Amino acid sequence: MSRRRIFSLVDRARAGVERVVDRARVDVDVRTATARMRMRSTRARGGGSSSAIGRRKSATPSAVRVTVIEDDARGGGGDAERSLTPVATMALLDRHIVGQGEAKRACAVALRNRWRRHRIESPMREEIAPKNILMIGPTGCGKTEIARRLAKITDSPFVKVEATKFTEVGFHGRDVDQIIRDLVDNGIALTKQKMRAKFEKYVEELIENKILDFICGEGANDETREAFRSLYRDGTLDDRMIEVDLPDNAGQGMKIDPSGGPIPIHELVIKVDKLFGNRKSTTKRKMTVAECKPLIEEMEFDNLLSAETIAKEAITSVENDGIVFIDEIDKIVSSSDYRHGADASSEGVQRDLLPIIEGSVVSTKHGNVNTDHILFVCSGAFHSAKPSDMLAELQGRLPIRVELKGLSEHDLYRILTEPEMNMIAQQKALMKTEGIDLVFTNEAIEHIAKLAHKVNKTVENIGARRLHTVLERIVEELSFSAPEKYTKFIADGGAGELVVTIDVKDVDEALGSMLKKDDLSRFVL
Ligand SMILES: Nc1ncnc2c1ncn2[C@@H]1O[C@H](COP(=O)(O)OP(=O)(O)OP(=O)(O)O)[C@@H](O)[C@H]1O
Repeated sequence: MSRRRIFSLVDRARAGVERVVDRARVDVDVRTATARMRMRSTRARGGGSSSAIGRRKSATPSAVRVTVIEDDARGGGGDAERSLTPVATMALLDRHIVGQGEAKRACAVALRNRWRRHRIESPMREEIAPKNILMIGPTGCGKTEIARRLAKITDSPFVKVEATKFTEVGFHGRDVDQIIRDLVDNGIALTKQKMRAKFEKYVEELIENKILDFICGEGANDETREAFRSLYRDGTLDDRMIEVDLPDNAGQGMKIDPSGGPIPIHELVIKVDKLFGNRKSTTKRKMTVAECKPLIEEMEFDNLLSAETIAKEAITSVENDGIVFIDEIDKIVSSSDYRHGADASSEGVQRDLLPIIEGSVVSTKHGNVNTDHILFVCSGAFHSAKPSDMLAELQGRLPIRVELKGLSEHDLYRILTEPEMNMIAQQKALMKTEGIDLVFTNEAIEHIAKLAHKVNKTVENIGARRLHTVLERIVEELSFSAPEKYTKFIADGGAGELVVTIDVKDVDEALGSMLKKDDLSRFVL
């Protein structure tokens, strides 16, 4: 088969993949692709057409089996989301967030409603607006954390903004559109990750077969090829030098030894214009198989997933699954007690935000985004202004109101110990890397919670954030001297891990002087 014909097949296959992605999600059956690839490869060898180009054909995207999942199943139709009932979502949120049941419950329901909406036919579907949420609660009590976790659980594009950003000097009304642009950027990063994960196995096999085609040479029998395959897989070939002809922009940011130098005898010289025959402006470089792998990987991913394909998929994901968290919404609301006429700056920002929350089309460099079904979670302490002071239209678009409670001493204790990867576990993991087994007695943890709560009450309430500052103060000394401590422990004949225990006395020693003086704790803790 002629080279031109093969390349036209590649292009057609690629265009086919992109077309289907445009219409719906792509699901690659890697096993089928691989099996076909092997069959073709074997056929090419067995049939006497053992040229590298003949085999190259076998590794093109034409081997990809694309399964179309119809539109009504998009975003929320999959089995994973089907099982994400409000109860299940609550349970997942419970693993990370202590208390705040009402807020977690509201978010879990909003999420399920979105899944339900996805399953309703047009035009009813377009009529159902997401149940946006207004969270009311003091700083540091878990508002952002709930929204962020929600996005993580569902793999949804997420962005957090401070509403006060839009009252800054120099702000121009249209800048609120930047929220949606940032959301699209996040969506693009997520989509890239997801699509790469889908194609990962397929591309891995593609790279393997390409490198084996050249290492084995023409006419190698299956036995030789399989022997090399196992060498390749166990990494034995990783240090083999190959000469590759790569596009000039390949591996930008990757470190490649440009020196060239004499080629050792064991080196394999590969004329890679065979390997990358269809690339435009190219440069010959010498590198090891290990260095070459990520470059081929990048190029194959670029071939399979064009920027346009990713942007389209990302925009769909933003429109259907995006979550925007707007913090400090109360700061752009004037209390009716103090308001004399309209407060131009704050009411102006509410008016600017209204179109994107109500639903409008925002243009981004990747394409237009319809914000009708993006989930907006707004939050604020509402100390002076009340939710009813917001513009009526904005109130209407935030129908679910939940109140989050300030954190008690017991909540702080639970935050230290209960969430997965809690703060105590994080500190222990950090010290483990130095060979230190850091132990906090239960009394010490209770004491930390008590002191953090006290500072919150007497100085300023910053919620669970206080635990970070207090805990850092307690481990500061150990954090500084851990490597030397461990070296001394070993030099003194110790073995295994050095156990360091933090008890109530250590907590008091680290914080005591500060707690006696309000001023000191204000500035240090
Ligand atoms: N209820 C909670 N459970 C577990 N961790 C919490 C809880 N509340 C706060 N935290 C932790 O405290 C930190 C701050 O919380 P978060 O960002 O959610 O505050 P917030 O309520 O959104 O405050 P703000 O309005 O000032 O942004 C995070 O690291 C979060 O993990």
